Amino acid sequence: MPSSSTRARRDRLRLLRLLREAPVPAVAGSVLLQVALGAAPVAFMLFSSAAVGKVRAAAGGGTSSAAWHQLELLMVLAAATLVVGQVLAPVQRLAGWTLQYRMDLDIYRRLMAANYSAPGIAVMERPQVRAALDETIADMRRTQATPGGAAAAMLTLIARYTAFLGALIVVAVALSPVAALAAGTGGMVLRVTHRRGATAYSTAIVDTIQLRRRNWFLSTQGLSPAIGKEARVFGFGPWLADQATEEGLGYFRMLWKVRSRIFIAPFALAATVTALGAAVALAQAAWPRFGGGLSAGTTTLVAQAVIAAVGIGAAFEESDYVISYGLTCLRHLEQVEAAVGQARAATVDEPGGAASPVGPVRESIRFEDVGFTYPGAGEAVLTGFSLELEAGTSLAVVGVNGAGKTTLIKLLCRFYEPDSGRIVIDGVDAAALDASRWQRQIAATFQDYGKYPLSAADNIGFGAAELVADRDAVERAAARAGAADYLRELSQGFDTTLSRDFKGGTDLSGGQWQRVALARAMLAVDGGASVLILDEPTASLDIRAEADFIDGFLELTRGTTTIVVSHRFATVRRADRIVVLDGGRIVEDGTHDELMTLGGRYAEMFTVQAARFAVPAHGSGGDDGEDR
Ligand SMILES: Nc1ncnc2c1ncn2[C@@H]1O[C@H](COP(=O)(O)OP(=O)(O)OP(=O)(O)O)[C@@H](O)[C@H]1O
Repeated sequence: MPSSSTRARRDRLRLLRLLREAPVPAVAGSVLLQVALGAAPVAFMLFSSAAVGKVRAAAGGGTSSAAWHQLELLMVLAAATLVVGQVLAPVQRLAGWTLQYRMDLDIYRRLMAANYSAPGIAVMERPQVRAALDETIADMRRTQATPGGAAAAMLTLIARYTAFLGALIVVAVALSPVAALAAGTGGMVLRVTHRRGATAYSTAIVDTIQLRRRNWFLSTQGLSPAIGKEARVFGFGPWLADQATEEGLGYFRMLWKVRSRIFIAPFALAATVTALGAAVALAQAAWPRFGGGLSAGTTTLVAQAVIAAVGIGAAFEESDYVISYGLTCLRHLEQVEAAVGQARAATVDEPGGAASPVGPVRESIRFEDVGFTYPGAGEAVLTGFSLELEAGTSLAVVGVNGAGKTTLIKLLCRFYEPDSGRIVIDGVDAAALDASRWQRQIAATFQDYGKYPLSAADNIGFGAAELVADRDAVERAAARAGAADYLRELSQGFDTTLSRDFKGGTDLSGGQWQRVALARAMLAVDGGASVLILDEPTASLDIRAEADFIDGFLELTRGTTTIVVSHRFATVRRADRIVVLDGGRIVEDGTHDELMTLGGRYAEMFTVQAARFAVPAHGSGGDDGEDR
């Protein structure tokens, strides 16, 4: 196991590697600025103490003496170094911000790549990976805690160490190397203590993530509009406020303990060593016995230099915590990347790997004896599940809540891999297909489909990346999903942002959003997807609208391999084939007519639901009703 100093060095090197993503002129400019910023106080020290050394001669020689002119020049130079420092500081802040921004853009790219390149979602659902991902996202939002910010902050140390080295050289030359060693050691002991404290604190709070999340929810998320509505009608607002205070105090006490352990004793000890170092150096300057007896100018110079040298032990607001938090964020990101990398390595779908080519489904999709249990769950959702779907036909999967319908879809999409058995696409084991290419063959609308705070056109265009900019294709897909009319009537038509969080934006009703999601899937089919999946796509539509929609939809997509999932038995009767799922098993299988003749579960549920919601057996009429 590497020592903590080796680890710290490696951590810093990892941060510096991020600088490769930043433009070279910005990095070079920033380094030069830092050196200049560090050299400015040393120059001030030299000029101002030289000026002090000239005061007596200048006073004696009068205003026209050479000493007087030298004094004037030295004072101008000292003032100039101060001005240069003042001017450089904001320029450096701009350069640092530029670097941070560029590096963080790359961090975001890595974060998205890690998130989307996992072949399935099982890896992202592991609690540790989920927590690491959430922490990375939270840190990236706090601009003070990003890896890019940390790497930029590393550069600010150049100024600090330039000033430190300059001061040490001054002490060594003007007084003695021993004095320089004493002042330098004293300063560095405190510096190392600061760095360790910052690292220890940022590491310690990583373990408090659950507490922090709860605190964050109680104190801020409780202010969200959705919770605000419930807090009013149920009257739990005051409870939430009291709880936030009480738990906030508990969290504060816990942090106080951590902080006092890290910051009190070690800092008292380090500060004592620093004070001793400074005392030894200054004693040499003051007492002739130790080599002192210096002129006024040199004494001023040495005193300033010793103070500047031990000043390396101060807390640097611009770097210490920024570096520690940025490193923590980077570690979290690397955890996610490692987990995703392992998940990828466990599949055969690496580019150039042994994956079989993927094309449109032409023959069939077959579940062969599939068994599946969610990671960490005790009970299997599917055991020995078999089903064959002929290409170009439509299948409705119906069943009560929790029957396993969505799980089937997730397995088909390869979000998870079966524990036993296999899924065969046109005779090829799906596990041998490139997962991402296979996923592009699927146009799916899930229950929790995306509502993007972007334009209506983009919301639909996302169905097929290559058709995003093709407005005709987008509008055609919208028309087929029954969304075109109301989208055209929005203030900026298809360009309207579908979110009230943005100026000129608007929100849609639940049913309108569903049609947008369906249009997205329709566009995916236009873009080449050959399997269309609708997983409870119409839950926000009333039951008659749902039945009409699915009828129309199956008509429109005739010839496309389609799977419709629903717990409403009365809405899928037009599918070529209906399977009833219960407890992860197919309990009935046939056409609507066959299942009605069978007089089993389907017939019973269909009759109950159709009667309750007055859904006509075929076609139109009937009242709208609520679900179940
Ligand atoms: N990510 C998960 N981790 C653990 N268990 C899960 C997960 N997702 C679903 N389950 C469980 O698997 C079982 C089947 O769930 P599934 O979502 O497939 O049912 P469903 O038939 O689609 O239900 P619904 O009609 O309510 O959508 C349920 O018992 C559910 O609790």
